[in-house]
Amino acid sequence: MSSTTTTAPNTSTNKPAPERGSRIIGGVANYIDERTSISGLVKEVGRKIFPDHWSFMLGEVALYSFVVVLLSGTFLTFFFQASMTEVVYNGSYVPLKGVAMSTALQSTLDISFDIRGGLFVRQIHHWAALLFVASVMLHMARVFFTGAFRKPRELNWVFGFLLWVLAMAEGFTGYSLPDDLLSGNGLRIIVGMIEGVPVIGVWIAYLLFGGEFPGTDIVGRLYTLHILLLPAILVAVLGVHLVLVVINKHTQFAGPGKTNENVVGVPILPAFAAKAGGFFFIVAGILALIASLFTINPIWNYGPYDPSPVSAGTQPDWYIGFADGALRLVPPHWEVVWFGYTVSFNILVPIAVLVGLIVAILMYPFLESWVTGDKREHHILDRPRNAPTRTAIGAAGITLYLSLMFAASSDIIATHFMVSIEHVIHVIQATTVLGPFIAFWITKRVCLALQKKDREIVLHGYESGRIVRLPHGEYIEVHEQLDEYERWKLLQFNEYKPLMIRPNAKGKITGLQKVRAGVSRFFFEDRIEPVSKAELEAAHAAHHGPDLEGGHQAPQVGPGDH
Ligand code: HEM
Ligand code: HEM
Repeated sequence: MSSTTTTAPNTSTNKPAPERGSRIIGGVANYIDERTSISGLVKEVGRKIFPDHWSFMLGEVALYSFVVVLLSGTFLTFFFQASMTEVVYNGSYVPLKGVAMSTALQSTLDISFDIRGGLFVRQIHHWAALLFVASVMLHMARVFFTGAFRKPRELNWVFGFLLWVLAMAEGFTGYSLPDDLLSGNGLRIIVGMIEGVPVIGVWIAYLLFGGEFPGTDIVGRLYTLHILLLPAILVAVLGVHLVLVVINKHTQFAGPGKTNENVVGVPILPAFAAKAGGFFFIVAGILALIASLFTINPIWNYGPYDPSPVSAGTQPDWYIGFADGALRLVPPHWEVVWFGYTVSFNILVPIAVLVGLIVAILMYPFLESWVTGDKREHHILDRPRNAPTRTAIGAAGITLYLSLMFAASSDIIATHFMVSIEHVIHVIQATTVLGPFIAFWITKRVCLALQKKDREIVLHGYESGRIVRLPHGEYIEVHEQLDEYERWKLLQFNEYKPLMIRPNAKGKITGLQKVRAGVSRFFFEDRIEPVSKAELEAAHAAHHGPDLEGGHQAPQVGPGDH
């Protein structure tokens, strides 16, 4: 920095004097540095290396769409009025003129029709929110399927998990703000779920709504949550999340020169930062394009909230679908009356399934490290096929999630395909219960098959489809050998075996140990052994007839030579 700030012309060298612009920038930088010593931090963070893989972009998309949500949300706060005081609409949307509604809905209609650029920003905010949650979940899936959550990143998985829950809470509270028919119905469902909790449910609902649903307090309360409390927590947790990405360093896929001890990629300053800056504008630009072309949440079509009507074909935002769907799948008659109290299993069972799914996501890294007994640090990512049971569990989880999500669209599926809603529900009930098991089984078999294929390729090369006749008359197919990069990729993976149970100090085997060994067998009994050095040498010797490809090297054993 200081080199650019030299003001006296240096006559002893031939270096040209710095341009006026760079002198000013350098001067400002020096001024700030002398007062904050920030250059040390910039140097330290700027030297961090960011490896290159398309899947690492998903976290970035989450970050950039969040920035767009923050900026557009701030604009909306200038005009939105979080009040449920009743007014008569008199804005420029003619069909609603003279209709009684809350100030919240009126101000949202004003944003849409009377404030310059208002509808555009509202739509950017909503589309960016949808992209934000989608990219968060895809990012979470990439972290899961590549095993990036293993030591030392389990803690960052937990912070990430909090971000996911906060993102959904932000989405739900935002969706409920305009106080239109759709948002009111969403709240009605939540109230129903809360009231379904035995003993305390009704009290909690009263506390949240300040009395009987809907009351006049809820929009104001949700507003405080939506623009103050939740974003503040989200930004704080996100800060910790990103600091941990820097502290733990980024993971990378296996390749020559990439080890558990280094990171290969571009430094954050200047290369990655420039790329990331450009990428932010691409994300923002695409969101602006979508927002200007496609309507989202046309509240003027729904009208004000009224507890009696529910319009057909309405949908929650996609990420709330799994909760709505879970409620729709349970038979309505699952209700009993005990000691004069109604216990609604038709609400408690879906709540239990949702809580179970969410807690399983939170706990997975800890469960897996308990099962493997692996206490090492992992900075090299797994290819999903090389962790078949984990990948299969992920596929089962996604199948369950998607089944629940599609259940939230059961009425739309029924009307579009002209089938009865009961049939749609029965089919989705079946995919919800059986689908995860089927997905687990198929995924595991596919992973093991792919591992077998990799093994074949490592040992015998690719089938080239070229048949050659040897001088003594024999026909053989030429196998093309792998290059070093591919071989490295295919050979590099961890090998786990089921844990052995050993008696503890008192010579006993505890029940917990038995469970652990059982789960470990479930994970690792069925596995493909990695290629050993002996096998590679044997394969090479067996294949070494005449050298048809002009001097192929014997296969080298890569880092996965266990
Ligand atoms: C507001 C939401 C989130 C944002 C903005 C965000 C952002 C990021 C970014 C930019 C990275 C580095 C680049 C990359 O690997 O993609 C990262 C890494 C990471 N994130 Fe997130 N994340 C979010 C949510 C989550 C969630 C929901 C999880 C998991 C439950 C998670 C777990 C992780 C982990 C474990 C890493 C380290 C990955 C590695 O080193 O390979 N994050 N995050
Ligand atoms: C991850 C964060 C956020 C998400 C997922 C989110 C999502 C949403 C959604 C879905 C709506 C309904 C939009 C519509 O009417 O169609 C909304 C409304 C709103 N949001 Fe956010 N939001 C987030 C953060 C923020 C922040 C940080 C602010 C303020 C600084 C904000 C301010 C508002 C306002 C004022 C409204 C009401 C206006 C309206 O409905 O058009 N939001 N938000």
